[in-house]
Amino acid sequence: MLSSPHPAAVGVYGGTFDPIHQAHLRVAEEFAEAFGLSQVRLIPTGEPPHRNSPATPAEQRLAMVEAAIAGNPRLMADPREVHRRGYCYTIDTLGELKAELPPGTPLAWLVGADAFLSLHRWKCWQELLDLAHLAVAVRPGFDLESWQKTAPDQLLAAVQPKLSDESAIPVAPVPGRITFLSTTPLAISSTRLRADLAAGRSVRYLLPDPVLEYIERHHLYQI
Ligand SMILES: Nc1ncnc2c1ncn2[C@@H]1O[C@H](COP(=O)(O)OP(=O)(O)OP(=O)(O)O)[C@@H](O)[C@H]1O
Ligand SMILES: O=C(O)c1ccc[n+]([C@@H]2O[C@H](COP(=O)([O-])O)[C@@H](O)[C@H]2O)c1
Repeated sequence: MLSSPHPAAVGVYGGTFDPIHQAHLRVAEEFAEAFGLSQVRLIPTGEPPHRNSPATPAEQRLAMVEAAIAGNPRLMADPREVHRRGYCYTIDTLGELKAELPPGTPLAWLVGADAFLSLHRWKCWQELLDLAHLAVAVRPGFDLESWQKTAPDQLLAAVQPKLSDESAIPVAPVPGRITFLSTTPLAISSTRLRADLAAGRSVRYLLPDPVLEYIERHHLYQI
């Protein structure tokens, strides 16, 4: 069998994951499948710069990610942001990964549609695309079909020339290609789960059973 001259691409999926739910997992799985990735790193953020502090400490959000992906060999929990002091920025995370992985390893970075639509407010956002390809997942309530009509000019100008067909990305040698992934739309959010848990409503089947067991064992998301 011929071995490929290029290192395999590594998937990167950052999130607050407070808690991780089935839509996160399904999107990660479909992303791995679409790009032929043998590894997708799920990276729970420590202190996010762009939103209120999470309801749950980073170590516990990491533990829930680990519980959620147990048994799936291509999903991996990456703890690097949990241990970072100060705000966690994606530019730092991608830079660290780039430095650690074998030279030439392409990074494929996954975000949901809501995160993508505010990309122009991220730290060094244009430089992010010097480090990784970007896959944007469908998310109910966020209209990617007509994003070009409403997106800020600066985001449009930066993104439009980089848009690519999904199939071109895994083999594109130069980072910065962007694709919209047609993942299964699942209208699940951590916000809704936290509210349901606080109100004592069932969240069964919206997140994996081991995550629910962890939440119950640690009495998380109760008021
Ligand atoms: N239902 C979903 N479909 C597609 N992408 C999603 C979905 N939920 C979250 N994502 C994406 O996963 C990443 C991490 O999301 P996050 O952990 O903030 O989950 P969330 O459900 O949006 O949480 P919250 O309600 O607390 O904001 C982001 O890129 C987000 O866009
Ligand atoms: O680096 C930034 O400036 C930045 C701004 C907003 C969001 N992010 C990252 O985007 C990912 C998704 O964020 P969230 O809030 O949807 O969970 C998560 O990994 C965050 O660290 C990063």
